[in-house]
Amino acid sequence: MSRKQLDHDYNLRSMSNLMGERWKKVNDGGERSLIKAPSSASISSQAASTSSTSTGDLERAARKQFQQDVTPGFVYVLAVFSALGGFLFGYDTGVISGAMLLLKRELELSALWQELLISSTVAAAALSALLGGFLNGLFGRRVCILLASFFFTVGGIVLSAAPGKEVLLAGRIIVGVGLGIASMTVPVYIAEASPPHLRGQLVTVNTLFITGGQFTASLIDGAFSYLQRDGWRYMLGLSVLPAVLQFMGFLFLPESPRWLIQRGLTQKARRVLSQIRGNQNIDEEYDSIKNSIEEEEKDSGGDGPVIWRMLTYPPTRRALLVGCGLQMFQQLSGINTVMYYSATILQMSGVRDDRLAIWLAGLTTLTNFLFTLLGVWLVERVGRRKLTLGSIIGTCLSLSLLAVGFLISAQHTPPVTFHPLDPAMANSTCSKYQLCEPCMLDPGCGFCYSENSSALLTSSCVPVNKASTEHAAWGRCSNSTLMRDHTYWAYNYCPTSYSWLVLLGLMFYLAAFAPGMGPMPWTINSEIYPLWARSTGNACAAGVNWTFNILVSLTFLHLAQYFTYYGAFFLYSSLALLGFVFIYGCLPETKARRLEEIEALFENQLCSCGASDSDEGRQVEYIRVKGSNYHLSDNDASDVD
Ligand SMILES: O[C@H]1[C@H](O)[C@@H](O)[C@H](O)[C@@H](O)[C@H]1O
Repeated sequence: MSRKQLDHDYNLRSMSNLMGERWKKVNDGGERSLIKAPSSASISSQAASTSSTSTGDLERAARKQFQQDVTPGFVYVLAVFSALGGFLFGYDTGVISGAMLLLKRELELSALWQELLISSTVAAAALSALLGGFLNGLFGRRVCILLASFFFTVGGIVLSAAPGKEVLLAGRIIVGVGLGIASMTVPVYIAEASPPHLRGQLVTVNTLFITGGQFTASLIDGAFSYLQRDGWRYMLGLSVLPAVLQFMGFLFLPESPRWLIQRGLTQKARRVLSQIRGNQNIDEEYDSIKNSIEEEEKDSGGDGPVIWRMLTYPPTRRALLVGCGLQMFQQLSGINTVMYYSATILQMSGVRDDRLAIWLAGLTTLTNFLFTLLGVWLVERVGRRKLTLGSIIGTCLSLSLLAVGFLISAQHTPPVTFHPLDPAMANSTCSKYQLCEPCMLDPGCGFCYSENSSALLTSSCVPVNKASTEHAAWGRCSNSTLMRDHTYWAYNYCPTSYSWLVLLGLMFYLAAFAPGMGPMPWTINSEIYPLWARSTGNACAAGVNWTFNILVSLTFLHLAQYFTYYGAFFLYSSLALLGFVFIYGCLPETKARRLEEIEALFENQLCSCGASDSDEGRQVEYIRVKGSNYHLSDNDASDVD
């Protein structure tokens, strides 16, 4: 017998040794399941009495073998092709800011049209995410992903060929429809195909791709900003490439086995399970899915639309509340405002060149991406709950730091020293401001100043050019030639020497938000609902995400106008604190549990989840024995002997 086979076929003696060790806490992501939690005293005494080097080695070898067996490369291929949906999500939402700089000049877009082109995609995504729940249940995950990549492709082509703003709007809406469907389907599909010990990591890869898409978009924006004519066509049209790749891939990738079993397509489901589990025995997983579907049908009770059944059945009602709450707090933490205004924040720090600001804004998206990568690494190590809690507390603190930075900058805001006469003699409100801060908070005005080394010379508050916010309506800041000789136009910001504080806040914010609050709402939503409620639950949660996304972005400027920048960021910080309380009280740990087991976590009163804090001490080892999986638990040792 070869060494490999020897490793593979564990004998019963080593099995019982392993069982002796099964309460010991292991951190390497071995598969765990639900067993009643033992007391901490019993954990330590059992662990101490049974641990030995040889069993430890065996256990490690067993786990290594097990993990090799359960994760054939195919699952990774499947996850990467699905996550292209995440890439397109990030790319299409990120690319528009750079494209808009060129578009507004070339097509002479009014502020209303700019707003329409940006928000129409998010609004369409909110609606189609809700519709996606219905489509998912009816046609399956695979068809929905195909449909989403089809919309992305058509949308990309329409955008790149658009003759005018009306067609552009149609293209942005088509892309939005794809976005909504992809955003709710992809995490579900990956979660349903992954083995439990890798599920969190693979679903989180989807958010990694979102942030990767945002980063790529900023690079493409930077590169094509040099192409003043038609540069936007390339920016918007390049998304067709990953969309076509995903479409082609999904012509060959399988449907989710869980959806197939639910639909009664059992033979097909078995085939897919064998395909994605490699040489592992699939009987146990198949039976567990099938049994849980039968159980669910009994439990969820009654007929009627799924959403009604979800709301009237306490465990799914609680799960829905947690899922939607997480998505709401993700957006209320202001991620998209921070990302969108990162260029402005950089300008505050003294970056005057527009192009340099665009490239440096790319650094923000890169930081977001890198810290999401940290999240992928952490999710199976520290678990969802701790990661989300740590992340939101950091987010809350960094938002306060940002607010303090804005507050100190506002307290040291430069005065208006020069009041030029309006050549049109029109009565502008801008002339009444005595300081830069109120002037820049008024969307109709900007701050025009000259600088000598670091001292401000003449500074004035003048109306902004209605066609382009890059210049003043009149005077020395009204065109680029006049603005030579150290004259600058600051729209939306004031020159300050405290900008480093704001920059520090921005970096700290991304480092805290990206590993947890960025990906976890998506990951957790993909696993907290029973199968019958999964697509509807994810549809609602994704709908909430998009709705709050649009709400936060549309209200930011008004918030800033009424409460100032620091007021707005203090508000976000308080909302993040509220989010912490919500997550602390209501989010149970779902790490490494089978999807079929998670429903039980929501059987208790909502907001008592924090009490049992995570799955520590509750664990079952899955060990491969002669080609089969045995599920060891306190009372099923007889199965092994
Ligand atoms: O999870 C994602 C991610 O964190 C993105 O950076 C953000 O733009 C999205 O709105 C969010 O849903």
